[in-house]
Amino acid sequence: MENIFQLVRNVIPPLAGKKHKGQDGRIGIIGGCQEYTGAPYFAAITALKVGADLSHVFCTKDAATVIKSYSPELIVHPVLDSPNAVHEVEKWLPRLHSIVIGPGLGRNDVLLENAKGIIEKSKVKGIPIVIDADGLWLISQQPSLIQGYQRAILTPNYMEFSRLYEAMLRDPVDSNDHHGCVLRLSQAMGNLTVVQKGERDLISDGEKVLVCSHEGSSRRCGGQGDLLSGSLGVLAHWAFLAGPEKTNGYDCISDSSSQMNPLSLWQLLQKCCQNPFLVAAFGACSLTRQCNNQAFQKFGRSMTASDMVSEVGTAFNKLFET
Ligand SMILES: NC(=O)C1=CN([C@@H]2O[C@H](COP(=O)(O)OP(=O)(O)OC[C@H]3O[C@@H](n4cnc5c(N)ncnc54)[C@H](OP(=O)(O)O)[C@@H]3O)[C@@H](O)[C@H]2O)[C@@H](O)CC1
Ligand SMILES: Nc1ncnc2c1ncn2[C@@H]1O[C@H](COP(=O)(O)OP(=O)(O)OP(=O)(O)O)[C@@H](O)[C@H]1O
Ligand SMILES: [Mg+2]
Repeated sequence: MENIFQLVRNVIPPLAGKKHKGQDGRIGIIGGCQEYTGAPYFAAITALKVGADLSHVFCTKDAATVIKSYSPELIVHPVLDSPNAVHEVEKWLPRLHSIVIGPGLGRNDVLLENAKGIIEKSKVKGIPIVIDADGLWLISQQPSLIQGYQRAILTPNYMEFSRLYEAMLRDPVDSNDHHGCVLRLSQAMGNLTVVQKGERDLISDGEKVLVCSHEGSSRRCGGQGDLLSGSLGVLAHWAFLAGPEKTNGYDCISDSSSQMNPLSLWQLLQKCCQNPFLVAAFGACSLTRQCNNQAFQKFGRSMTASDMVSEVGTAFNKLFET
């Protein structure tokens, strides 16, 4: 596990005086509706606290003021239920490094249709897409929407995994073979990265399975998955930059890691994981579990997702900057 932590550390861009605002990540969260305003907030604020420079939330009109009132740091666009929602989000896509689709999206048909349009536009632009929560509901209805798009990462919880698995494999999940199930689901989706959250998180690209069993706690309040998808939005972008075709990434990484040149980092990523998204997912899972662990030590049973958000900075430092 320590080797994978090292890989996560290596894709984190250095803090440097010459950088401009936005360079370390502009992340978009697609979600937030009348019922759910907490989920997109948790994802978006976590993205910022992990180290993104700007975090945008694209939500419905009635959710926007509520989400803005939680935090002045978020940029909130009340467009998701507008008649030209896809176009309104598309205008921003060239400025976004990754998007997270689904936290608090809800299951309203119009919103799901708009989410579908946003996924299609993002695919054309090659943007990394994390799909969580109701975004996964959409995918289990229409898997072809994301099947084979290797810049997508799915982050299902127990129920979301079962729904996706049954939709794709036409079989119930085999509770004696979690490894096999996550491998098969990833393969059926065209080898995109699948993060099966649970007591142990299983992360697969259809070839390998990484296990994250970093210590969390037994407190299971809502919103923890939203921290995970928000942090993964940033880490997926950073890991993607470490890819060989990204000169910018090479520059970033050669700055950050004096012992390891960019080529050897890429070779290490290939050798150990092949897919840098596996490294990103491992980073997001271990960070979420560390936040849970720290917050639980302070608050015990009263711990909530907001308490975990307050731990992101120290958890990140402990795991990745020591
Ligand atoms: N503050 C906010 O705004 C938050 C908003 N959120 C938003 O809510 C939306 C819906 O998301 P979701 O995760 O609640 O929906 P879904 O996948 O249908 O699961 C629901 C049911 O699955 C079951 N279940 C779950 N785990 C299980 C297990 N291990 N083993 C067995 N069963 C298990 C369990 O069923 P039950 O125990 O009730 O029978 C549970 O009730 C989505 O937009 C999301 O982002 C959340 O992010 C939280 C914070
Ligand atoms: N039994 C468990 N023990 C330890 N950690 C767990 C357990 N179940 C889930 N987790 C961790 O909690 C985080 C969120 O997973 P969870 O299954 O709660 O997501 P979720 O249902 O999508 O959450 P949300 O309420 O945000 O929608 C993950 O980092 C996962 O590793
Ligand atoms: Mg969830």
